[in-house]
Amino acid sequence: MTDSKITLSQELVDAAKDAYNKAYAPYSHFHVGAAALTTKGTIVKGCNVENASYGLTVCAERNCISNAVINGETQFSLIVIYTEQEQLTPPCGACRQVISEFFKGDAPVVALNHKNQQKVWTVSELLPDAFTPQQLLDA
Ligand SMILES: O=c1ccn([C@H]2C[C@H](O)[C@@H](CO)O2)c(=O)[nH]1
Repeated sequence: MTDSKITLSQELVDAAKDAYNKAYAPYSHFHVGAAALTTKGTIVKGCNVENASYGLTVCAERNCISNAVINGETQFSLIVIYTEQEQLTPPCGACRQVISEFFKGDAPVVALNHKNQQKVWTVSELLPDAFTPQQLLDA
């Protein structure tokens, strides 16, 4: 984690907040919105979607990425994870793995809250020595 903050465009912050407001979280009541910037400069978003069978819940970050992939976007330069919690929300382990698939190791992952507080990590800080498509090349 670095102490330096990232200047986020209003459009990106608004997308993350909009996603947050769409979260389907009737079980945990923990709403999460994610917005990612593609390397082409477009913005994609996703919210967490829970399920009565709890284990099928999908996090905001993975829904954001899947939403982009279906629209032909697979390269990203930054992701914002927005919550309205005092404690900033880092991505869970599963999301770190999925983020590693599509983001470069030095891409910033920004946790943001309603007080405009931020925590910033790089993808490789969150998941060092990630299993990547590179490993499959020797198969
Ligand atoms: O980084 C995270 C962590 C948790 N959640 C969701 C999953 C679940 O719906 C709720 C509580 O874990 O928050 C996310 O969307 N992203």
